[in-house]
Amino acid sequence: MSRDDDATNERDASSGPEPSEPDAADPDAARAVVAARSDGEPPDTTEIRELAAAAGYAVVGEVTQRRREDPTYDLGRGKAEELMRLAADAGAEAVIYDGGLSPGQTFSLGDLLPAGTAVIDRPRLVLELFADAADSRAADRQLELARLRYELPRLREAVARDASEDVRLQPEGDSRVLDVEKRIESAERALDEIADDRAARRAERRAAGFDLIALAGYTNAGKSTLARRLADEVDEAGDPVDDNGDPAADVGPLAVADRPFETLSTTTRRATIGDRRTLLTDTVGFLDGLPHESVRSFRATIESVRTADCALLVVDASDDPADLRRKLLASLSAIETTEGHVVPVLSKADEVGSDGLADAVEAYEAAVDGLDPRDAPFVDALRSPIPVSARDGTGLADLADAVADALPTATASVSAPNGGAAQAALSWAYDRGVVASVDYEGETVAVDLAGRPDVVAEAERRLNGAVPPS
Ligand SMILES: Nc1nc2c(ncn2[C@@H]2O[C@H](COP(=O)(O)OP(=O)(O)OP(=O)(O)O)[C@@H](O)[C@H]2O)c(=O)[nH]1
Ligand SMILES: [Mg+2]
Repeated sequence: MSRDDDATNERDASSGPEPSEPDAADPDAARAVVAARSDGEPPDTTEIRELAAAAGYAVVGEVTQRRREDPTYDLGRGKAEELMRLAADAGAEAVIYDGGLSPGQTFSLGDLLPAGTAVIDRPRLVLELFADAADSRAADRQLELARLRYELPRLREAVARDASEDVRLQPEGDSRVLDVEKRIESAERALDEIADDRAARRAERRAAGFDLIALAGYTNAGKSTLARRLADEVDEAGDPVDDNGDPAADVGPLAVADRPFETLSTTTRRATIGDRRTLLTDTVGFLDGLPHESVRSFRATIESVRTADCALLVVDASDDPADLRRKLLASLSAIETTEGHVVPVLSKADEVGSDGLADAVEAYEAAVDGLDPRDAPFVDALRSPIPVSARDGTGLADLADAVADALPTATASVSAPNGGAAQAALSWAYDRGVVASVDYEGETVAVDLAGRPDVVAEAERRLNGAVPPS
């Protein structure tokens, strides 16, 4: 009665007892078998295979199952044994599990598999993917924190297992746990300081008249391609500034590729949108099935989206409705909340044609209709996505209009006695991009101001304070 297939409503979606051809051509790539289980629809392994390939694995087989979760292996026992045989036959170095495994499940599967076969669940695969690429100080710290948080419960599990076999190992295990806890605290402190620096820099950038815009969305949605399009063309991919808003000469062009996690850290470019000077931040894509605390560890991304004056939520129009919905929900649950406006964007419009686009809009609206406002407080802002193609430029003017409308704006008209003081105030306002028009009428200068409310208010104060020339 322990056969998985016997349980009601539980059956194999498909399985691959025969090793399939590797996905990747690289003969040196580590061989991996993919395993996936799902409660409802048959598991779709497309995404986990793409992630595995991006992390450098050659997928040589897969085992999938439709079944409720088994506490020991996640898969049912029979299926887990099939996985063991497949991994052995295929000479797999790793089993890549499409989902999050508990520490206990990870160890139980590891015990079942041939010695030396690594058990890599989805969150760990993503951490591996990021590990090679963490470059900036903040990204390093974020990654370290994410890895430590991932490791801690597994270390606790290992210590508990060792201690149950040999109680003498316990003190050493406890001190390893303590060490990881301390490193987590110190990484958190360091990240808090970096976040404080970023918050201070954001305030400075805003005071300098810049609106802050962030691109957000699922991985591979087309964010970087859109960022390239929107960025000021100082060079090929805009004029890069680092996370703190400083010039970042060492940042290359925005990378674009048809694979997950091409962008692995946030980068910011200057972009003129309508008549607004903005700083546009391209972010790391979100991914379904990452535990929340690990996603939150990629703080710079979440933070730039939440604190932006306007966040562009990029949704791939070329995805089928189920994927579109799944990825939208994953993105929203990572973002949780925003301080500024959200402008939804349906990307890759050129790829789907007009019928396909209508279908994508329908699928998108249906997904938004199904949202619980408690889960996405900005649900109303998600209506009416703007279709764009960063490839052929379609929709970019509409997008610019929508962004300009969404940005906080104040206007004011001021007359000041013309002279050195008024010119100094005017030049201050020009530097911050809030001068809409200037008229010289005899001895006075009449200025229309428009732009960021705080900057407009300060420009108004300076012009009003301009004393007449003596
Ligand atoms: N046809 C078409 N393809 C696009 C468009 N925009 C992006 N793509 C393609 O989609 C793939 C992903 O694009 P990216 O810009 O790298 O996507 P991303 O969201 O930055 O991805 P990550 O950085 O991996 O999260 C690339 O192959 C792009 O060429 C578009 O407007 N039309
Ligand atoms: Mg990108």
